[in-house]
Amino acid sequence: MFEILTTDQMYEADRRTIEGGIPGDVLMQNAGRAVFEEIIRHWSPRSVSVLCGPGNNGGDGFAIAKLLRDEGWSVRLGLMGDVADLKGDAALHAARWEGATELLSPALVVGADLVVDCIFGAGLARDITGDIAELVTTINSSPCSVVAVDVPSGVDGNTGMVLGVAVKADLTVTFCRAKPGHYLLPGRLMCGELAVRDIGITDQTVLDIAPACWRNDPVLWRAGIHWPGLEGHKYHRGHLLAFGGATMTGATRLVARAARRSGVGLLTIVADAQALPIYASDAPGNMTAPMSAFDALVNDCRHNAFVIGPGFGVGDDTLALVLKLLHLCRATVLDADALTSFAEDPSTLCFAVQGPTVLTPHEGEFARLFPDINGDKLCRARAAAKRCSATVLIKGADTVIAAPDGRAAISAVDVPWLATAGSGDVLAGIIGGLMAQGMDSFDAACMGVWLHARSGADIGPGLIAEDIPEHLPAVLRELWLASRKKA
Ligand SMILES: NC(=O)C1=CN([C@@H]2O[C@H](COP(=O)(O)OP(=O)(O)OC[C@H]3O[C@@H](n4cnc5c(N)ncnc54)[C@H](OP(=O)(O)O)[C@@H]3O)[C@@H](O)[C@H]2O)[C@@H](O)CC1
Ligand SMILES: Nc1ncnc2c1ncn2[C@@H]1O[C@H](COP(=O)(O)OP(=O)(O)O)[C@@H](O)[C@H]1O
Ligand SMILES: [K+]
Repeated sequence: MFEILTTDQMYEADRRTIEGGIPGDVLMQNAGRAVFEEIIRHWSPRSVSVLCGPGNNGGDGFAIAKLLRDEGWSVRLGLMGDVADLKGDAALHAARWEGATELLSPALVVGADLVVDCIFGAGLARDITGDIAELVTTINSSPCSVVAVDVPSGVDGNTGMVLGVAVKADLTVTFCRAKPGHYLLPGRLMCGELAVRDIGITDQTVLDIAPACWRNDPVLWRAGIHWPGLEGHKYHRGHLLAFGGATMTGATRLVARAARRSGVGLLTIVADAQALPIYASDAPGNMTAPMSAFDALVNDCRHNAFVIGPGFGVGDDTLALVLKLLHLCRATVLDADALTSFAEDPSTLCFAVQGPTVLTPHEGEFARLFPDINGDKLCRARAAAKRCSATVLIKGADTVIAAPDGRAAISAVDVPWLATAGSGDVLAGIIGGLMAQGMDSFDAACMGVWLHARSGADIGPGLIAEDIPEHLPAVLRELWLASRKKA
């Protein structure tokens, strides 16, 4: 259930299922039942208003209203437009509804304890305006609880963008698989709790559609983890070079700590000679080397991965160093200053990428590097990944990771605690550590985001960046034990 389908892919899954013998009205009935079950699981009987739009989202509403009324709930139903204008499965379910059909209006919201939002779903085609916009505003300012069916009306299922206004739900029930808009901001904020319910579309039907986007889950990348073997030694676990700034030394110390906790065999911090004592005294397991030894260091192929950017300083020297590193075609993570140094000349960066590379911009860094790439976060990450032939990870509450071939994952763990200085440096270190151990760039970026988020969720309020590396062993142990159970 971790694939994410676009609205078109969902329509296609629907079409194939109907072609395979399950009639559309049965799918709609199943959808109605799924929402009904979620409602009675969450709330005791109370007065409900079901608000129906002119399409199949509205059709779901008729099915839900009937199930609730049959269960003895007090149900009012409002419809946008005329019942005679409903078509297909929606018309069929409307005909089965024996209660009154009122005109959709704010009066249905005032006095209801629970509102079921079936105004627009996957078919939302333009901004919500006029009377319906007013109705949405009334819903959002009312004290009632709100269940959204498929997506909160006004949220674009593909992008998570709000078209005009959007319903703010306490619970969203969607069918078969989630859509990008359930996880991308601001849509994610409008959904409340998300329930993804089966309505009879098979897993095989979903696979046949070849989804290219997933919720970031270990199922995606756990086969690519390089757990150490009994016969292994430290060089089998990679040797990461972390490039440290001369003054902002905290950032690369966090990178180093996180990389080592992620399992890298050896780690050397490379920095200007005057900063080395700080790095050397930080942790006994860190090795250090002066920047003057750069050529000798990179001539040693055992130094198989690089992290550069956090606290490194922006400028031409950084740009030149990054180009030298990219030329070596080894596993490379570029973060922070390593990205911003290319703000004036981003195409040079894109042309230089040849080996396994991960770019980890936050939104500000992304906008500096790719000012011409617009749209939602998923499409921007994909466009940048394709342009640079690198894995691109755009950070934030809805972190998106995209590979150049179009695969993408969205982080679905809510961890506001991660919004603290240095937490991005830790992420860069984890990803670098995983790549040094031989993990593919897209997998390493996804796993890094997952480890980071899970650690953040476990630590919770009070989290500081230094806590995250220290929590990695607990989260890694969980993955390791799960891998042994599978074997
Ligand atoms: N796929 C599945 O597996 C299953 C899907 N199911 C359900 O079907 C839903 C999709 O149904 P759908 O395609 O009929 O679209 P829906 O969201 O009802 O809206 C279309 C109507 O809204 C109108 N309209 C649009 N925007 C507007 C605006 N801003 N302002 C005003 N009007 C606007 C639009 O008008 P038009 O653009 O044509 O002028 C059209 O009349 C899906 O979300 C799920 O709930 C389930 O039954 C089970 C199986
Ligand atoms: N609201 C949020 N919810 C979850 N994660 C967040 C949120 N805000 C920021 N983060 C995460 O925190 C980290 C911050 O990284 P970054 O902005 O580079 O900070 P720094 O440079 O201080 O390390 C990123 O991994 C980002 O995804
Ligand atoms: K809806």
